[in-house]
Amino acid sequence: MNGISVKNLKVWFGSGKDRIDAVKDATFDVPKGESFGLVGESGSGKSTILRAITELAPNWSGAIHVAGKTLDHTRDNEFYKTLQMVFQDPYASLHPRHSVDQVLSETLYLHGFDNIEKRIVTLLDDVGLGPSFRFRYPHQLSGGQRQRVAIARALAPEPSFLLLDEPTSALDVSVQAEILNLLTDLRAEHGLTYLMVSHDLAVVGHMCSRIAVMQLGEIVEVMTAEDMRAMRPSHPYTKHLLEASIGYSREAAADIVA
Ligand SMILES: Nc1ncnc2c1ncn2[C@@H]1O[C@H](COP(=O)(O)OP(=O)(O)OP(=O)(O)O)[C@@H](O)[C@H]1O
Repeated sequence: MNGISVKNLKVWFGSGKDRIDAVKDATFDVPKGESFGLVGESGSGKSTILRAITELAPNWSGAIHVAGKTLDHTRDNEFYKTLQMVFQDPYASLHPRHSVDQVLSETLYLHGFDNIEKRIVTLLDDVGLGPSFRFRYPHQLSGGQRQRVAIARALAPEPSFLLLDEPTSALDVSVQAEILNLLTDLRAEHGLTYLMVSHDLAVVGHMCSRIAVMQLGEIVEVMTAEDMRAMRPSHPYTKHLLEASIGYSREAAADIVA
């Protein structure tokens, strides 16, 4: 399969009596071009799945395939040319003393691109930032602008896959919709495949066509966005999640993704 395929994934931290089994058994497929969501309560293992795919969480077993390749425990430049990750906190993910220009040119240089000047201007334009942002430092940017720079950095190697780890949850509500709309547009323009983690059902219901529901390290159900919006869960835990979010999600969905 040329998308992302995860089979019987187990991920753990620590060992012996301190071992935490963060992901106990996860299986799902994300065909190329799809936007697939992972939802569940805090600590259910959503981010850990993304971290295993990128080898940030190195203790895993099972099988992971990306773009037809079976992953082992090494990730080379070629892998990061295919797949990039956008993190939750744009304050933590950008080096405070690196200008936007440095951030983007280093990534482009690392991936062997030429025409770096031209590409930086194009990348900034892609994420809705004008050329005047090029020589700014993170402290001179708002949260939303920082996340746009982080997205530009992720797009720099021209990947096919983006792993999005709660990409808007650290941002003001007023900015969340802008970033979600930007991500939607970028997926269409660049033919990207998304694997997106969120605890916000309104956000994944809007952004993703299918959603895996996680509880205590396991996927209890994979549902379509249509079934999620129509409140048609098959698993009791999903029902609980949907009911818990109902008051919130009606208003939030209107606010965030309008
Ligand atoms: N580096 C780590 N060392 C030890 N335990 C960890 C580490 N990272 C995550 N965990 C544990 O693994 C479990 C799953 O965490 P994970 O961050 O994947 O959950 P999550 O569903 O993404 O939650 P959240 O939405 O709060 O980020 C939790 O029990 C967490 O405490």
